Amino acid sequence: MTGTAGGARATAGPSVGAGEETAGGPGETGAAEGGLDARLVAERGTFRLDVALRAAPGEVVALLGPNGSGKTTALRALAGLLPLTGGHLRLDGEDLERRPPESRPVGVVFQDYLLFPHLTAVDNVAFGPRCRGTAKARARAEARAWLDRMGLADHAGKKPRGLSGGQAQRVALARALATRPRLLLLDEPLAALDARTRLDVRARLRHHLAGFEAVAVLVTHEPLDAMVLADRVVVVEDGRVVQEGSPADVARRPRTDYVARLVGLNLYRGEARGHTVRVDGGPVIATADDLTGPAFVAFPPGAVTLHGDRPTGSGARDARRCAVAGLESHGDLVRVDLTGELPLVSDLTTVAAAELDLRPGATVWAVVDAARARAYRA
Ligand SMILES: Nc1ncnc2c1ncn2[C@@H]1O[C@H](COP(=O)(O)OP(=O)(O)OP(=O)(O)O)[C@@H](O)[C@H]1O
Repeated sequence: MTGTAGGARATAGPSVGAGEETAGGPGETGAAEGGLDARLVAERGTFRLDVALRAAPGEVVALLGPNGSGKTTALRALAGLLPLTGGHLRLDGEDLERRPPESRPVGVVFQDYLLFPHLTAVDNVAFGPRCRGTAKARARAEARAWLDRMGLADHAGKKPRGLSGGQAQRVALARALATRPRLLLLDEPLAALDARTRLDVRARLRHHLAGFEAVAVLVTHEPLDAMVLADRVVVVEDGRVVQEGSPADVARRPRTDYVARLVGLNLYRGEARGHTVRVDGGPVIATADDLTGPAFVAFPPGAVTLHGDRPTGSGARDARRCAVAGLESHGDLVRVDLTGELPLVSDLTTVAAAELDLRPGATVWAVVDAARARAYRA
């Protein structure tokens, strides 16, 4: 889907989390004490979540996973809306479980924002500080300042029904930040928006998160959101962490089929020997890397070329006979699912797909470009 990696997050940008009282905790040097240190064990019916999560102040962590993998359960446990049945939940060295959920320094932006429909934007944002005892005039002044920072000064007097999806999302973010949380939780922050609005809101959200000095955890099943918004991606499947790392690392070196499919890579596990990996089950793939021992090998669908007849010459040795299992358009390309000794996914131009007369069941010869096949330790 994407190999785009967010990479290192810029530290510049407005300091939206801090005022006279610093919202961010002790900073990077205090990472051992500061930030989030959690092991979330929780049950929901027969489902069991067991996820360890650590984040330094200023870090944005994305929980990425398929439907039903436990992301929302983890978020609810972090927010105190679901009790832990095991593990621990510490923030800046404090055991959060000792506090009732409503007095925890945690701000939540819910998927559908949950703005109060009868209150104006400014009163929605002032709500948190008011609940914590700030006088009305001061709470409203603070709320206006937050809306200002979000570029919403002109919309302060509007009620939610008069706001666009992107504006409502920023009001919800301002409302969460106005309580000066030390942990900010965002549940599928872009899910309620249409595709065009998403692009713009994603960029703005990235900017606001870059200026936030405490820990932010966002939940998404959309890899692009995770890649763009987060410093670190934690992939959850079936209630467990299956992989974590920088967006670039997860995209380049997937460790499960789910992650490989998300980032659009062919992925196999096997035994490396020099510039080859013998895949569990038999076939050998030539790779760019010199490695020995248990390994993954991954390459993009664009590294697989297809031929109607068995190629001759240099490619002949590595050509594999496959059957077309399915075809789908993928932007300007056609993605071809292939079965055979080595199941493969290949991307071809529409013209090449037409010339090969690809249909389900057709036989083709596939060649993997060894220079683009990367091997790494399993
Ligand atoms: N109220 C509930 N009672 C019992 N089981 C539940 C409840 N809510 C969720 N579950 C189960 O818990 C598991 C995890 O659900 P959760 O909503 O955390 O997943 P998710 O990763 O957030 O999925 P999605 O992307 O679809 O929101 C699922 O198998 C679901 O069936």
